[in-house]
Amino acid sequence: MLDLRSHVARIVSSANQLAPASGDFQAPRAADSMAASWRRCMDGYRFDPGAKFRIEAVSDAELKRQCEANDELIHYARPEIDALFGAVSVSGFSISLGNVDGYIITERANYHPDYYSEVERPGTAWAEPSAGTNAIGTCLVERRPVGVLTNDHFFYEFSALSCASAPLFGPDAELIGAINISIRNPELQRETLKVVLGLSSSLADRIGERMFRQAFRRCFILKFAIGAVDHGLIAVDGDFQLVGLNHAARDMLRDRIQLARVRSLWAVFERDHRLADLSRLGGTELTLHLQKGGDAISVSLSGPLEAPAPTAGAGHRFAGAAPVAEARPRPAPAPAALPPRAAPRVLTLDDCAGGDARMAANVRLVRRVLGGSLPILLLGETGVGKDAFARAIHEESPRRAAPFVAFNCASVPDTLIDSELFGYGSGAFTGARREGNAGRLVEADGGTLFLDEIGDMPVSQQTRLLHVLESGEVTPLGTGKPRRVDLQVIAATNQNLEAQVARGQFRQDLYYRLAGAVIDIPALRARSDRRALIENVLASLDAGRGLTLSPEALALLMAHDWPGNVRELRHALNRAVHLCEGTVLGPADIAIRPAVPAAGLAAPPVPPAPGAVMAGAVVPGETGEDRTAEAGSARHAIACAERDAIVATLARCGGNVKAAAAALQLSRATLYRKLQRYRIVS
Ligand SMILES: Nc1ncnc2c1ncn2[C@@H]1O[C@H](COP(=O)(O)OP(=O)(O)OP(=O)(O)O)[C@@H](O)[C@H]1O
Repeated sequence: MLDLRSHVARIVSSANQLAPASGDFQAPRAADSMAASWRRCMDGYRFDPGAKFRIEAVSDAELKRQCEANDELIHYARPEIDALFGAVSVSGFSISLGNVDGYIITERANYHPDYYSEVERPGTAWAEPSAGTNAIGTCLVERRPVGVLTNDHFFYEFSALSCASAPLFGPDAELIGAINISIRNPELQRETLKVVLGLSSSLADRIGERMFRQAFRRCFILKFAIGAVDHGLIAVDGDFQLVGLNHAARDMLRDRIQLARVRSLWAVFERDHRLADLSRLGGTELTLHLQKGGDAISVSLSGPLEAPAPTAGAGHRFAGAAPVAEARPRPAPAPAALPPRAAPRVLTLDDCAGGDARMAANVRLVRRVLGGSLPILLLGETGVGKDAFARAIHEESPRRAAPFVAFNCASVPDTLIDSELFGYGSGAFTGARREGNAGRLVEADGGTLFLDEIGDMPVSQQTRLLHVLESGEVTPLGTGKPRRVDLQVIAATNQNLEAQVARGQFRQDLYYRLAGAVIDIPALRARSDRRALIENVLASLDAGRGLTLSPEALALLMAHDWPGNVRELRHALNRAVHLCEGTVLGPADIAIRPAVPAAGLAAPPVPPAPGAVMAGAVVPGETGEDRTAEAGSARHAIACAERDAIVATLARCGGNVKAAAAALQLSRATLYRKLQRYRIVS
């Protein structure tokens, strides 16, 4: 990496096409390819390479709008980015997606503090006229893959970064964005960047192909290699009439297309008489050698993903050719499954954020602290996705190769928390396993320990936990040997910890220790992206059936207040998906309980279950200091209704907590917690 003076001298001299003036610096060969961009920066955008520069970023609301506008691109890009990310992230690289205006709209990042640069976060503006020479912006201007190594960036501020971007072209060959693979590493070698540039180009090629195949899903697709990574794609109807060409195919065939306003594939390739009847192809793929100007070109031909429509191209038509002839009605080929818009089983932080501004801020905060060992405290009602968020944090953290160990403080009896969490040596106590038990803290060493329902941890164990967090050491019972542990601790609760501290139920020092970064996950009813979340959850459950919601069903779901949050939503939609016979879910398919009236709920008489249900169950607000404040409020009414439902269900299930939890669609842990809170069990 050059110092500022050499950086400026190199740019100015190369841009002016002057030979380097002194031996201070070496103008690498790649400087030539950057010189045009540097000249644009100085002459066109009036930038000074020595000036201080701060990257611009759009607001969360604007970023959300841009994501929505590029919804389709993100949808097709995301699985390809995810697939490559595992391979590049081990070397510290991150992958981002820029839109056609040069804004990063999503990323899959390696947040390791040594490699990640905040300046490349989603929302930042990388168009060349905004940020000078850089991979995304320059590749969008030059419409070709561009690698920008350290000081190739116009502004010195970016000279620790190395980035490789490839342009993305849509089904109609239009420029729609750029893929960027980048790293903060001042030592990166140009040869390495070249390899990364190849990866970036082939990623862009694959995303473009996905989009092209989807746009022309009712057509036959011919695919052939152009150069090392690019592929030409041609969509034809059943009569070999051209319907679409991707960017690479247009580039290769440009002369012919312009010369003749070609309509038929056989004006591009020599006619192959073996291909008389495409209808036989069905869903299979054929490899052919088609002749073009004396060369044999290896082409793979695949059938439509969907039954061809009477008119070709699912609404698309190749703009370079005369109108396409109506396709003959043909028997439907075997349907090829489209990738369902399924939510990944493990949600990413971006998935958790969705389009909600508060969640986006939460994710940004978490990303700032990832990689260190600052404890994270997740707050939020039951079912909002605390567990899912904790797993997503682990998956994006540099600790992801190490274990993610979840420990639910409410579901483990108090007497076992000690041995389960802190472990014990062999023969530590009567009934102990002979080989001892490492305990969850040790199991999580190097990784993440997720302490769910932390508000339910008994005070004696709180003291032990605090000691571990402060000393970084755990001493399993009966061993006397302290063992060092390196952990990212994430704690979660849906209780008011501050109130518990005030009541002496939770240690204040532990609370402050755990509350390193506090993430308040909003209730579903308070999320601004409720509609998108509902649709995503439905898509994740419908197994590719393409189910949609009728406007009435959507209105019902939007109006419900979801006390059980996303979990309740999943259950409601899952049930609807199983019951629905058609493809549109109506209000009748959706069984959600009507909202609880605001006040005046009388508890129905409940037969006590043998042994399990105690008389005198209470709701928050009925005991102690907060009775006056909450009595008569909507919250109080909901709590009464919830308590009554739990008591009734437990009674119906003969006191079996597992069965009652299933019937109430609650996790067992949550039910235990509620039993304690309402003092339903002794
Ligand atoms: N953003 C989301 N998109 C889709 N599904 C989600 C999202 N957030 C959570 N879920 C799903 O909702 C369900 C409940 O989430 P989770 O168990 O993480 O909630 P929780 O807050 O930990 O609940 P509890 O407090 O009861 O333990 C899970 O099935 C989870 O996969």
